[in-house]
Amino acid sequence: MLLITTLRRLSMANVKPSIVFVLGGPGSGKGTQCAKIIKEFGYVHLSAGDLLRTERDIPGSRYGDLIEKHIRNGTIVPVEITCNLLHAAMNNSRKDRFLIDGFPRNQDNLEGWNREMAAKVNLQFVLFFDCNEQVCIDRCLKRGSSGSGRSDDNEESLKKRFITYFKDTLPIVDHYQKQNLVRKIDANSSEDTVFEEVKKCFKEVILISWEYQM
Ligand SMILES: Nc1ncnc2c1ncn2[C@@H]1O[C@H](COP(=O)(O)OP(=O)(O)O)[C@@H](O)[C@H]1O
Ligand SMILES: Nc1ccn([C@@H]2O[C@H](COP(=O)(O)OP(=O)(O)O)[C@@H](O)[C@H]2O)c(=O)n1
Repeated sequence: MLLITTLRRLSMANVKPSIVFVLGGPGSGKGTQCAKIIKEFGYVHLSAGDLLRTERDIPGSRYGDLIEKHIRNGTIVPVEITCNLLHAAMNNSRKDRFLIDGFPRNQDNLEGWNREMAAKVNLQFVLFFDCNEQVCIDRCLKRGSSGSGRSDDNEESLKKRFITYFKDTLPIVDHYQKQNLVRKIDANSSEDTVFEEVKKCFKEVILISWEYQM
């Protein structure tokens, strides 16, 4: 038993964790679809936004005020903070497949990840939810008015979040597009219709990785 456990640990130590980045506008359905993906495909969902909100809410956190300021302004928290939270969450998990939702969201995120993490993981692909701005805004306002408790689901913060999305996040999607790593999904339709497209995409990638290993 001890030998089997040791061998398993050793073999796992040699395998780089697989990563899928999940990007898309605010309210495009990243979190909703990630919840479905983990049930069907067994990834661990790490939402950069959720990790930042959790850190913000820790009493006495040295980054709490800074994080809240960025969230309200729809701007992006310095990568050192976000990357450390992601790294710690990955280390705390026994799994080796992660959906990283809402990251990398700007050039600073991308450079920090490339410096600290990129060589330690296998980036499978970037799942990109393409959704009309007004559809996204309506979804976030509905989420805000039904008690999400999020300080940024209001019209003023949403305007700023979209400025950041167009100016800072779409260039990151383009960056990965040039490496042919982006799988674009039309995210305007119902949750189930979107998930049908998402499933096709994961099945295709899993099939390719099996063929690659054989
Ligand atoms: N395809 C969809 N159609 C309608 N509403 C959706 C859809 N996907 C998500 N929603 C709703 O829109 C809001 C934002 O979704 P969420 O998954 O949190 O987006 P994101 O993580 O991209 O901000 C949530 O209230 C969610 O229930
Ligand atoms: N990589 C990230 C992700 C989120 N965030 C912050 O967290 C906020 C909410 O991000 P989120 O991914 O939870 O939600 P959406 O804006 O995608 O709906 C962003 O507007 C940023 O202020 C960040 O600073 N860096």
